[in-house]
Amino acid sequence: MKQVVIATKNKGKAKDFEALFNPLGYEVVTMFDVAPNMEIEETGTTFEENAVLKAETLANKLGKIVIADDSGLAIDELNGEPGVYSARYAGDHDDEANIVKVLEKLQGVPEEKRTARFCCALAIAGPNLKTFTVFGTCEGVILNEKRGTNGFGYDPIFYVPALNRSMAELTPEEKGAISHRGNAIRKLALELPNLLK
Ligand SMILES: O=P(O)(O)OP(=O)(O)OP(=O)(O)OC[C@H]1O[C@@H](n2cnc3c(O)ncnc32)[C@H](O)[C@@H]1O
Ligand SMILES: [Mg+2]
Repeated sequence: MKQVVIATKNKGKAKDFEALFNPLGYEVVTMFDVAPNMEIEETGTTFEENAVLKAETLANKLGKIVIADDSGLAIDELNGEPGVYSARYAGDHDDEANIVKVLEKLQGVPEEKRTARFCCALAIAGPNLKTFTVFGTCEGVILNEKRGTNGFGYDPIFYVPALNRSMAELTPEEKGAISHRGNAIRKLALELPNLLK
C-alpha cells in the first residue's frame, strides 16, 4: 500500500487519519514509526504556523513528503480559547483535565452561548515542494457533561447539532465525514495522488 507520513504523536489523530486515508488506498505512518524520539516544539501563534513547523521539521529529517496537523477547539464565549493551546490547556496532553477546565469556565453559560468550532490546519512539506496549508472547521456546541467514549481530546463534550450526537458518539467514519480534519483532507484530495506516490 502507498504510505502517507503524518508528523503526529497523537494516537487519536492517527486513528482519525486512518479512517480518512485507508479508503483512499494509503497506509498511515506516524512519528511513532519513523521518529519516536523527536520532539517538535509548537512555538507558533496560529494553527497554520504550528502545522508548517511540524511538517517541515519531519520532512527535513526524512527527506520525504510529510503532512502535519495542528488543531484545536475554539469556544466563542471564551474568545477562541483554548485555541492553539488546546493540547496543553490544563496540563500537558491531559484530555480529562482539559475537559474539566472547559466545563468549569463555561459553568452557568446557557446553551445558545456555548457555540464552538473544531479547527484543523494541515501542512504538507517535502523535497521539491513549496509547503502549503489547508484549513477545515466543524461547528458545534459545548455540552454540560461528557457524552460518548469514541474519539479523543474534547470529543465527549462537543455536540454536533446536525447529527444530534456528541463527536465521541460517532464512529471514526462518521466523524471523518463531518469533522474539521475530514473537511481539511477533502480540500487536499485532488492533489494527493500527485503528491503521495
Ligand atoms: O502535535 P501532535 O503530535 O500532532 O499531537 P497534539 O495532541 O499535540 O496535537 P495538537 O498540538 O494539534 O493539539 C491538538 C489538541 O486539540 C484537541 N483536538 C484536536 N482535534 C481534535 C478532535 O478531532 N477531537 C477532539 N479534540 C481534538 C486535542 O486536545 C488535541 O490534543
Ligand atoms: Mg502538539
